[in-house]
Amino acid sequence: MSHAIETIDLKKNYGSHAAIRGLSITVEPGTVFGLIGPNGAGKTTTLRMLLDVIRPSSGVARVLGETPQAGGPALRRRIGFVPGELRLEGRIRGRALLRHYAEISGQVAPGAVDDLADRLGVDLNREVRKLSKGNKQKLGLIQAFMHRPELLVLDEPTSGLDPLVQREFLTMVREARANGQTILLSSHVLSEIQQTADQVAVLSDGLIVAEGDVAALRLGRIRRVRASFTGIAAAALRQELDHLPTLRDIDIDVTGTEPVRLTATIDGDIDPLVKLLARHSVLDLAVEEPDLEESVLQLYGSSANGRNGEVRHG
Ligand SMILES: Nc1ncnc2c1ncn2[C@@H]1O[C@H](COP(=O)(O)OP(=O)(O)OP(=O)(O)O)[C@@H](O)[C@H]1O
Repeated sequence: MSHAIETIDLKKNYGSHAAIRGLSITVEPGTVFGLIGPNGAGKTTTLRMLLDVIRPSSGVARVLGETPQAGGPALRRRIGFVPGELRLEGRIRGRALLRHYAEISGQVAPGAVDDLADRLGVDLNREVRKLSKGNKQKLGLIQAFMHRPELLVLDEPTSGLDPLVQREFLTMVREARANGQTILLSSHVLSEIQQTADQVAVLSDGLIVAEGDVAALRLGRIRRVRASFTGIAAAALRQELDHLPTLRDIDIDVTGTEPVRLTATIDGDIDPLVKLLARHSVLDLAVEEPDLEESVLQLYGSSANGRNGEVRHG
């Protein structure tokens, strides 16, 4: 088997709407591949085609060497899947639900389910319908990971999870890769992809607008900064900041009272700003990633545009 996943010019139309407009990707065995894109870009549609939940309108998909249509249940057992919209049987305890999944997915090592439940922090003795959204999502993760499948296909897997559990999940992804498993991870959270993925494809309006390793895509270079200062007048600060070529959308609160508040966008190297800030009395500082849609539009604006000149929203 050469590639874990390969798609060639894959297309999917919903009626007259072209949701995927020619997708060609390859995912190598033992790697983490991140599929990112704004709402409605086509991530879920892509993953569903790979699992044969829906059929492509045209093009080819091969998953673990087989087409999803021909692979059937035997191929499905080699894959752990977390769907974007998880629907679980409710009138059953978590443990029984997972036992039922194990009958379908095949052998689960003794203790594997309890180990995963401990790590993610979910009570398997509660009825599924009584669990919170995040705790249901944990059951979704357990059923995908528990049989150590060759391939994990995870659609927005951390949705509803609190930050500590998200961190544990990222550790699980890294362990799976170390274990030789392949992971296809869809997300609209850039940091999640940055922390785990070897390769990334940016999907926008049904097309890949950028592909490569995380660093090469430069998505992380756009950040929002918020800071407040004492001991400097707004006008003086403005003058200093105007000299920084990496800073734009500069907004300084000029009410004349302290503290002076700044918001701006950094596009590129953060170091010159940090050096400048260090010369003043900084009361507060936050550096955040903008939402993915903004990053994609700013960096790949022209090619990210849809046929109507807009990026579609889901
Ligand atoms: N069953 C359907 N019928 C018609 N259109 C659909 C259907 N499912 C998805 N679409 C459309 O296809 C496009 C891609 O949707 P998809 O759910 O794959 O995007 P996504 O990238 O997963 O978005 P999100 O991040 O919001 O989950 C959107 O324009 C969506 O409205």
